[in-house]
Amino acid sequence: MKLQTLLSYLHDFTIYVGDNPTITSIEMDSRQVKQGSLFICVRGFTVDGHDFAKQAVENGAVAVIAERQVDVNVPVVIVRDSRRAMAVLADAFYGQPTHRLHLIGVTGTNGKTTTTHIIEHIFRKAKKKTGLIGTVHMKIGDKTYNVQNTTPESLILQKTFKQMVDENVDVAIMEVSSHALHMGRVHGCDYDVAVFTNLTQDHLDYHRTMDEYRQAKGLLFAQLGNRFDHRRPKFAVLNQDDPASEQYKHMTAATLITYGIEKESDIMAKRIDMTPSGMAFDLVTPYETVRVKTKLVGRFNVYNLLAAVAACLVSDVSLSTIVESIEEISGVPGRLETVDEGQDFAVIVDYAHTPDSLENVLKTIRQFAQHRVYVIVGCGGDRDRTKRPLMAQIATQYADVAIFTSDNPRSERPEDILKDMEAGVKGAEYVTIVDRKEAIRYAVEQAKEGDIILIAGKGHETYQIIGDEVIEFDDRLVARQAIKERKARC
Ligand SMILES: CC(=O)N[C@H]1[C@@H](OP(=O)(O)OP(=O)(O)OC[C@H]2O[C@@H](n3ccc(=O)[nH]c3=O)[C@H](O)[C@@H]2O)O[C@H](CO)[C@@H](O)[C@@H]1O[C@H](C)C(=O)N[C@@H](C)C(=O)N[C@H](CCC(=O)O)C(=O)O
Ligand SMILES: Nc1ncnc2c1ncn2[C@@H]1O[C@H](COP(=O)(O)OP(=O)(O)OP(=O)(O)O)[C@@H](O)[C@H]1O
Ligand SMILES: N[C@H](CCC[C@H](N)C(=O)O)C(=O)O
Ligand SMILES: [Mg+2]
Repeated sequence: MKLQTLLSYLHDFTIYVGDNPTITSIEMDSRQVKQGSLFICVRGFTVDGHDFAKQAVENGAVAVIAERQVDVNVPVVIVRDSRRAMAVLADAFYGQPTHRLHLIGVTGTNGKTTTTHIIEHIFRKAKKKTGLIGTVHMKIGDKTYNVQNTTPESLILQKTFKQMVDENVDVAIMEVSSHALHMGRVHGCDYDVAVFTNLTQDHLDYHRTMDEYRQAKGLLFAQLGNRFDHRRPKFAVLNQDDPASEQYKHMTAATLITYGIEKESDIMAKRIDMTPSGMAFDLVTPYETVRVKTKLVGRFNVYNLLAAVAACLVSDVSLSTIVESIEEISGVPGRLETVDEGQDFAVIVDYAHTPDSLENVLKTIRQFAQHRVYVIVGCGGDRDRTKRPLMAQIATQYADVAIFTSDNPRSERPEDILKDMEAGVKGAEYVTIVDRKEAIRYAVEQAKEGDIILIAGKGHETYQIIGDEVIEFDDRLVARQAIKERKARC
């Protein structure tokens, strides 16, 4: 595509004088630049992309988008906001792929990954080809790809959507993080259905206040479009039991569909029965009420299922297909995933890394626990500090034995993070073991028949970030190994 053609999509830039090169790719990382690339200088959180313009040109960039003049001998196009321009250019360069996909976005503090995976399962059952973008991986059909972010930058996103279109994907389902909404990573994504799970505390390092955080999530609903097109109706799926939904209702012109357990909603769950191995409930829909069974457990998973049901119903999937799919779904990696080496106590790995999710998951476990509950929990470094004391307090409140340890300390001292956690404990007992492997081993050694060990916070993650280092670490493998070692000794 010619640079001038690409720029015709951008309406806010300083006209440059110079060549009109052919653009073969768009890059925001000078290290990825090839001959013919357009390089976009982005001011990051650690470094400033403008400082890499020269390197990009040396690597073959034929034009540069920047917020200020940079000293290079190729055309430089000055824009007010590089990230904004990047979203517009990526959408144009890849042929506006979201116009050709049924696109479902899921936002909320907890439950995005679980809900998107359920929706994917339902559409597959409906024989649609699916694409999935989120925390665990990106997936096109059966092929999976690694990810760095839950919701990637617009460049990666649009490229992925293009690949989905080329591979005849019918439905793309994605998690939309508040960071992505706030940074405009999803500008230009033409959503058909936007889903809200819930809003509780997280990410106050980035959003500063709960009001700002709530506002950021609301952008998904505000950006659903403000026109009525009967060939492509837009739907906002809202959790009626969460107070933030009231605000989101006013932010969108899309058709509203509500779900809930407590307040009267379009889609509801009633008469919920829960056992350690699954649940059953009456699924109430505007069409009919059916009793459904699922292998998922926990009241929070009823919400995730209802959100998924609503998103699929408005996407014209039949209720019978939805119900069949729900009965099959066996769980999402790292979410209430059990580690079973034939031991006589239970080990559960879960991604709870917020106060609300930790409370939910511990309450669920408590419902079924016959004996002692152990929790191993830490808090991520370079992330919301104010959630640390809350998570520690919740751990001691709901578990019999709370073991505080490291999550991903990143650039922080693990001991400092643990101090922040310990400050939240009011008089209860706890054990602190900085090394996560040792903490898991400790619990496995202590556990007696019938006890339950919850290893919280890292779920599917296969690494631990300590300083600048990313080391291999998988709670499931570490627990498995510890159980084997204990068995070998007995
Ligand atoms: C805080 C944040 O969001 N950071 C994101 C950001 O990194 P950054 O700002 O540090 O980038 P940087 O290193 O300063 O680089 C700035 C620019 O210079 C360029 N550069 C840099 C070096 C070089 O040699 N050449 C070069 O061109 C970079 O490519 C970039 O364009 O841009 C990166 C590339 O897109 C992201 O991967 C990175 O996400 C990091 C990994 C992250 O942890 N983000 C978290 C906070 C996040 O976004 N989380 C949400 C999920 C939250 C949830 O699930 O609840 C998410 O959606 O992932
Ligand atoms: N609807 C829900 N409400 C509250 N807690 C939930 C809900 N669904 C899942 N959880 C808990 O939150 C944890 C994270 O769930 P999930 O990965 O689905 O959320 P997420 O929104 O994708 O999180 P992230 O923002 O980190 O990607 C789960 O391991 C579980 O403990
Ligand atoms: N998407 C979340 C994941 C947190 C997972 C937890 N293990 C941690 O590292 O804090 C974040 O980046 O804040
Ligand atoms: Mg997620």
